[in-house]
Amino acid sequence: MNSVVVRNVAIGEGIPKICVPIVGKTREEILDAAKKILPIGADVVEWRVDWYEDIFDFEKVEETAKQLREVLGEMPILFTFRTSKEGGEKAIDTPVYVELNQKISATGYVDLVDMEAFTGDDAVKAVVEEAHKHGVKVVASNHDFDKTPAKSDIIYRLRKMQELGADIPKIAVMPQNKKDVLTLLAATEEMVDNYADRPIITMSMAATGVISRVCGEVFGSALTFGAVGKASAPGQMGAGELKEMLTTLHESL
Ligand SMILES: O=C1C[C@@](O)(C(=O)O)C[C@@H](O)[C@@H]1O
Repeated sequence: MNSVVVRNVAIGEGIPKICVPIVGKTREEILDAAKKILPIGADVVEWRVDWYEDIFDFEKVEETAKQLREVLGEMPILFTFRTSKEGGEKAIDTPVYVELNQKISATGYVDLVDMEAFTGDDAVKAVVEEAHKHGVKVVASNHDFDKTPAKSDIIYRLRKMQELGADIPKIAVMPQNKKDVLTLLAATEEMVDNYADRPIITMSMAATGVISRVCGEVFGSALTFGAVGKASAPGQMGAGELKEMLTTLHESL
């Protein structure tokens, strides 16, 4: 299994990495949130730009990214526009979405970009190609906020992301019962055991799925999302508590 190294953080090695989302609407809120994340000891920050009021004005996006980089120093930044189709705050036309991810990759302020895997193969490949030109890693993602697909379908989606050239395939699904959580975990284990040659990220959302956010080291999910302040998805626990749990578990493995 190859790990993905971003600014000295090796995703895919040892304890799952903790990523804290920022869901501020204004530049001030975004930078404030970043300052609050710093003391927690998280590994990665996700800037959920679909929440940002000026997201369609690239000059402002670039300036905010620059200031965010200044606040966060060496902490890796994942740039994510989560579309309304997959549970995010705003809709975006595909060409604009592709261009946004390509342009931010070229700035040098972010380390990873999130690209929804089922946007269309050409769109995903275009983002992967441009990101890689600038040394930026791509997290391909897929979200199902209603249900948990069959195990074979989850594996199919993760393999497809890998084939499209994503550095880290990721899937978040909603459980309707406890068996669905087991399905997600079984898919994770099977993907890592049989198909993955790179780190993957999986989670089962909401309260029923919360166990999936702490057991990544056992079943094979390389990163987990924890909140500082406002959560970006149902089921995220506090990043500080998450860190303690992951550390305790790690020491017993
Ligand atoms: O894809 C994900 C995972 C997530 O949806 C979660 O369930 O923790 C949170 C999002 O911010 C992130 O982009």
